[in-house]
Formats: sequence, C-alpha cells, structure tokens
Amino acid sequence: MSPEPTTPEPIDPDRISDLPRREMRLDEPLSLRLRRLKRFAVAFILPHWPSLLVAVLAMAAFAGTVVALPWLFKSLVNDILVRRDAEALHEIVFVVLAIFSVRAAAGYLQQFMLSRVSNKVTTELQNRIASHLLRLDLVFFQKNSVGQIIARATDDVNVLNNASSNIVVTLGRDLITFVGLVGYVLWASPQWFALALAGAPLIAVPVVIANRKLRALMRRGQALGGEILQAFEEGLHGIRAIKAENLEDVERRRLRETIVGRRKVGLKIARTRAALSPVVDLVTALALVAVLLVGGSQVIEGESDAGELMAFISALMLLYEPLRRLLQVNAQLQICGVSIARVYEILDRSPRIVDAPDAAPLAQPGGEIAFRGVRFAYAADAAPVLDGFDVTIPAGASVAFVGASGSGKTTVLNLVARLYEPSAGAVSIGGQDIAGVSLASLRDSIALVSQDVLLFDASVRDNIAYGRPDATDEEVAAAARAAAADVFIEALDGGYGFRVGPRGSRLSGGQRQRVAIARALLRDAPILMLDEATSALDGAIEARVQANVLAMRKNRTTLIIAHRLATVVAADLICVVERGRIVEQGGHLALLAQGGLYAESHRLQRG
Ligand SMILES: Nc1ncnc2c1ncn2[C@@H]1O[C@H](COP(=O)(O)OP(=O)(O)OP(=O)(O)O)[C@@H](O)[C@H]1O
Repeated sequence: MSPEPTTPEPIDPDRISDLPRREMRLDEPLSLRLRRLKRFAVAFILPHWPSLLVAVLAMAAFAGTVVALPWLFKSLVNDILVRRDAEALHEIVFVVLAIFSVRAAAGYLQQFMLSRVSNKVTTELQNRIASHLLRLDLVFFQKNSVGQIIARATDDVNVLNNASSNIVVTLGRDLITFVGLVGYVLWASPQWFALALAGAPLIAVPVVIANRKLRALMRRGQALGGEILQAFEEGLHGIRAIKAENLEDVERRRLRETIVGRRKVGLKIARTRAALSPVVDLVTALALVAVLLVGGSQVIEGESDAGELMAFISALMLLYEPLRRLLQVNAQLQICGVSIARVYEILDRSPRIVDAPDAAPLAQPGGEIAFRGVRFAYAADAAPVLDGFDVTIPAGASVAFVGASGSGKTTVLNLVARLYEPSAGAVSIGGQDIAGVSLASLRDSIALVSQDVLLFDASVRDNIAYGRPDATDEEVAAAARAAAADVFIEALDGGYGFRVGPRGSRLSGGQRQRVAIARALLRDAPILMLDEATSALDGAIEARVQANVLAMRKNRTTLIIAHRLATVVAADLICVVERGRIVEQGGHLALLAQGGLYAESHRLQRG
C-alpha cells in the first residue's frame, strides 16, 4: 500500500541556511547599495574600460542616428514632398543610406563589445566564486545547501550580467538619444513641447508605481530561484529512496510547491509589465492628439510648416522608448544590487581555518601524531564531541579507532586534517602543532577515504588518478590491485575506461569504496585515513584490502575507523572511543585480556 501523501511544509531556506535572504530587504539605504555597486564595478567591470569605451562611443553614434531622423523627416516633407525637388530627393537618399550605414556599424560594435565584456565578467565572477568556495570551511557547506550556493553562482551572475548590460545601454545610448531628442523638440517648438509635456506626469506616475512593484516581485523571483535549485538538489539526491518507497507523490508536491510559487511571481511580473504598456500608449496618444490639434491648425493657418510638425511628432514618438528605459534604470540598479549582495555574501565570507601568519611547512609528514587535551565542539553552544582527548600515534603505526556510533571517531580524523580546530588542547605531527603548519603541506601529506565516497562522472582510471593526474597506467593498476579492485574493473565494459556515472552511480557501493581506496593508495601520502572505508565490502575482500593496506604501509601512518572489529585485529594500536574520550587502548590481544569494553564488543560480534 502506498503511504498517504502528506502536504509538505513550505520550504524555508533560513531553516538551515546562514546566507541571509537579502532579496526580501527593501529598506537598505541607498548609500550602501551604491557602495556595493561601486565595488562590483571597480572589481569586475572597469578593468574592461577599453571595450566599454568603444561600446559607449558606438552607442553615441547610434543615438546620433536616431536624433537625425526628425531632421530627415522635416527635409523629406518640406524639400521633397512640398517643393517637389528631384535633386533634393537624390541627396536625401544618400543621407538615408549614410545614416543607416552608421547605425548598422554602431549597432554591431555596441552589441559585440558589450557581449565581450559581459562574457568576461561572467567568467571572472564565476571563477572567483569557484575558487573562493573551495577556500571556505566545511561549516559553510554544512549550513548552506548546494542549491542555494549554485543559485548565486549561476542565476545571480546571469541576472547581474543582463541588468548591468541594460544599465550601460540605457546610460549610454538611451540617455544621449533622450537628451538629443528633447533638445530638438525644445528647439523646434517650445509651445508644442509644453503641450506634449502636460501628459508626462500621467506616464510617470504609473511607471513609478509599476517599477516599485516590479522590484519587489523580482527580488522574490530571485529568492525563489535558489529555493527551486535547493528543492531539486535535495530531491534528486535521494531519488533511489524516493522511488523504492513510492514517495514520488510527496516529492512531486514538494517540488511543485516551489516551482508554482515562482510561476506565480513570474505571472505577476508579466501582468504588471503588460498593464503598463496600454497606460503609456494612451497617454502618448493624448499628447500626440494635443500636438496634432494645435500644430495641425497652425500648419493649416500657415503659421507653421508641415515638415516641422512631421519632424516634431516623429521626435515625440522616438522619445518614448528611451524614456521608458531611463525610467527603469533605477529598477535595473536595484536588481543588480540584489544580485551583487547575494554574490558578495559568498565572496566576503572568510574561511576561519587559514594559514597562521608564520605558518611553516610540515617538517615531518610521517611523524608521530599526538592529541593533547583536545576539546572540540561543532558549534560554540553545543556540547563538546571530544573532551580531554589524548592519544599518541607512533610514526608509521597503524591505529584503529573503534567505538559506538556518534562517539567522535570521524571527528578525530577531521581534526588531524585540520578541517576543524580544537577549542582547547593541540594536535601535533612530528612534534609540530598543526595550527602553525601551512594547510597545503599538511593536506598534501594526507590521503582520506571517507564514508561518502567522492566519485566523478569520468572513467575509472581518471577517478583513481584524480589526486595524481600524472600517474602512469601501471601505477593506477597497482593501486587498483592493492585495493582489490583490479578484478572487477577488468570485467567492466571498457575496463579502466568505463565511465562510472554521476557520483559513481554505475558502480556498486563496495566497488565505489575500492576505487576510492585505490585513489588514496595512489596518492601515496604519509598519512592514510580510512573512515569506514571498507564497510560495504564482503569479509574476504575486506580482509584482502586491509592486509594489502597494512603490507604497503612502509613509513605510512594509517588511521582506520571500523565497526567490524575483525578487520582491525592486525592494527598496531586499537583505541576504543566513548563519548569523546579514549577509554581503552592497546593491541588486540592486550585489550582482549583486559576484559573491558573491547573484549565485550568482540565477543558480541563473534556472537
Ligand atoms: N558537522 C557537524 N555538525 C554538528 N555536529 C556534528 C557534525 N558532525 C558530527 N557531529 C556530531 O558529533 C558527534 C560525533 O560525530 P562523529 O562523526 O565524530 O562520530 P563517529 O564516532 O565517527 O560516528 P559513526 O561511527 O556513526 O560514523 C555526533 O554526535 C554528531 O552528531
């Protein structure tokens, strides 16, 4: 029987996200928005000033061709149609050709140069975001969903690009066109201009109201974009469980709710925009009618000429588009501002775990690893996961951490790699406190196979050689052999060239683990950490892998976390962790003889 579909809770990114929902804030002071805009322009747009200059010059030329049109109409009516002058007709044909040639060249240059800048800005911005994300601490990724982060790196970058291109075009082409045309109509007839202007407030009011509404709607739309990506990411990630448990309906509703939310906002945006256009058309028509009535009678009375009226009306009609875009510049600036804020919320995030000012390279990468009085909690207000944690792992030894789920074993490995920092005590390698070691040298010394294996949609070979792309085929095969992966890889269609699918989905759990172990072994780092790395393997293969890993050890220190105690009997040292402390430690036989927790668990597992 299928489970009763329940109505999902509305998605609230604040539930886990610590990236604020800036898009909902309409009250930011203008100075702050301008400062942010300036920062973005200086960092990403101004470096491309030569291309921008060419684009603006092209826009000015383009605007010039628009402003020339009313003159052209005037001459057309007065010199050709009224006077019936054939010579003037030939002249005007050349002028028309010249104007439209300039217009075509300027239009091309403007568009090409702007696209060039906009492509470069996108690339630079996304590269900056990508390298910054890779520097950030794990805490950031545990608080913010991948969907929310991707939305900022893609949606916001695109929005930013479109809006800033629009602003450049408006401030370049439209402003020059507007000033030129207003100058023309003022010069041509201040009286007709005053008449046309009478309707202007009628246009301005609905435009301003609609823009305010559009701004709020667009902010909401941007926020919903992130929510949709987050919903997809979470849903598709668990697609296997969703299908197996017939939860498609629940998932469909959850996704539909966010998707429909965005559509509703999209519809409101469309409706607001559409409603504006007839209002503006009507008011423009009224202005035209007023000018036509007054100007037309003056032409009939002989007080003015037909060409002048024709030129004036055409200028008035040409004014509409640049005016509309100029009125929207503020809205575009705000849209830009929202996306800039969202992007800088990532770029301004500083990693807390960084090299100390006097950081030195790790002197003895294979040296003794020691925890001294280590205390650690994942959050300042949370109970400590490790408290008074002490252990010494001799250089080149193999150490197994065993203990109940949630007792803090993975946390120990996290601290060795300095993925987190202890709040008290210290972790040292070869006597050197790792807080003073450069992160690059520390992490170069570590190979980690974690519980959730990282595989890419590439060949088995490329996945094994991920940390060492220069490895030879022989080295890759040797690592695969040591990880007991050679037999299954050779049986795959294409062998080492077999594409493993997204996240290694075309391999079994145990196969994925062995590819990951092969990768770690190929890395040949002095510290090897296996966090339940063989949990999905059957007993025989697991024993083979463990034996190989220990045999290949040479001078390598190996830290193993395992639940199956049978797999750790050969370790030099076994540490039993309970509630953040080591409660027993020693060799397998010594711990059995001690008759404590380890002996009891061993007895139960052998059962
Ligand atoms: N990123 C995190 N943020 C907050 N708490 C965490 C985080 N990771 C782990 N914890 C908590 O820390 C405690 C120890 O977790 P840890 O992963 O070290 O346990 P473990 O012994 O490796 O468990 P298991 O055997 O189940 O993998 C758990 O109570 C867990 O809830």
